[in-house]
Amino acid sequence: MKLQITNLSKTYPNGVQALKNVSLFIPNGMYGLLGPNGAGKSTLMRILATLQEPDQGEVHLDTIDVVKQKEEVRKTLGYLPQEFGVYPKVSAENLLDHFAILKGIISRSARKEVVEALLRQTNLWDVRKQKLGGYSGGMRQRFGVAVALLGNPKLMIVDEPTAGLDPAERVRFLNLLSELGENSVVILSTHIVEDVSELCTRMAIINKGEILHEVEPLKAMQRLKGKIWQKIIEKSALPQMEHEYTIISTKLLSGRTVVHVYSEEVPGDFDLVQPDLEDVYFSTMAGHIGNRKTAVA
Ligand SMILES: Nc1ncnc2c1ncn2[C@@H]1O[C@H](COP(=O)(O)OP(=O)(O)OP(=O)(O)O)[C@@H](O)[C@H]1O
Repeated sequence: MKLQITNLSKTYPNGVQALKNVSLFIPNGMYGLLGPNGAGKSTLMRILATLQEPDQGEVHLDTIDVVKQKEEVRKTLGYLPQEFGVYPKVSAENLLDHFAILKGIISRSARKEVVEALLRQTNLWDVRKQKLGGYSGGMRQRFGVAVALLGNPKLMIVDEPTAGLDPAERVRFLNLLSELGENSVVILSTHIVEDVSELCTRMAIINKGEILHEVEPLKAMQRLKGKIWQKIIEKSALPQMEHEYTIISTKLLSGRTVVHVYSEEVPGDFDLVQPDLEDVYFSTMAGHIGNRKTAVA
């Protein structure tokens, strides 16, 4: 299974160009699509999920033309959208059973088996009789995965799944996703760098509708070695620092500010640090690395 996206573009009627000539090759496994709010992730996900038409470009899932053969794609698609409604007064077990009928699993015994397996896989078996209205955010997301997994999808699309989850729920949810990637294409769209670094062997960084960088996280971090420098400063010193250096990111740590700078040479009184995926992301966004390399530090 593989997904080939070629020169995909989409402009909304209000003139916003959400995707600009996007091309990506996505093999089996967990693929991360990382970008800030408004980057075009959901637009791309909706096109892949056959819910929206591109203006231009092609998408192929193996031999299936995703734009033209929507019914074919839907047979093999699992989609967990950013937001989805549930019937609050229905139990997880009953609603999943209902969706299984819609997915074409007519036989009652086959359905019983599938519903039980999915509820166990998503760790909802013990709470299957509870009404969905009483589920926590994490439980709802896991229920969304159970629905998306009906019919053994070969293409699974998960759009910003961990936003709003508490840390324990997030870990549980990411563990669940990590089990899915082996025999299908799983695309995880997110603005949270850790989601990608924990799960994905390949990823793309997108901003303003353009793919800025396609990378394997481990290799990209290696390539940045020797170029990311850190200094811990008082917050009040930040404006001066911004004036003197190309800062790629700032973070607060116990009330002080941790500054990261991209530089191929020693930038002064800084400590060299081991680059992480956040450094890859911010160096790409700042134009130091990637397809749209614009700045040289
Ligand atoms: N239906 C629409 N009509 C007009 N503009 C839209 C529509 N949907 C999205 N946009 C705009 O297209 C751009 C890309 O939006 P999109 O939702 O794809 O980004 P995103 O990366 O998923 O961001 P977010 O995480 O905020 O959802 C944004 O500027 C957004 O305002």
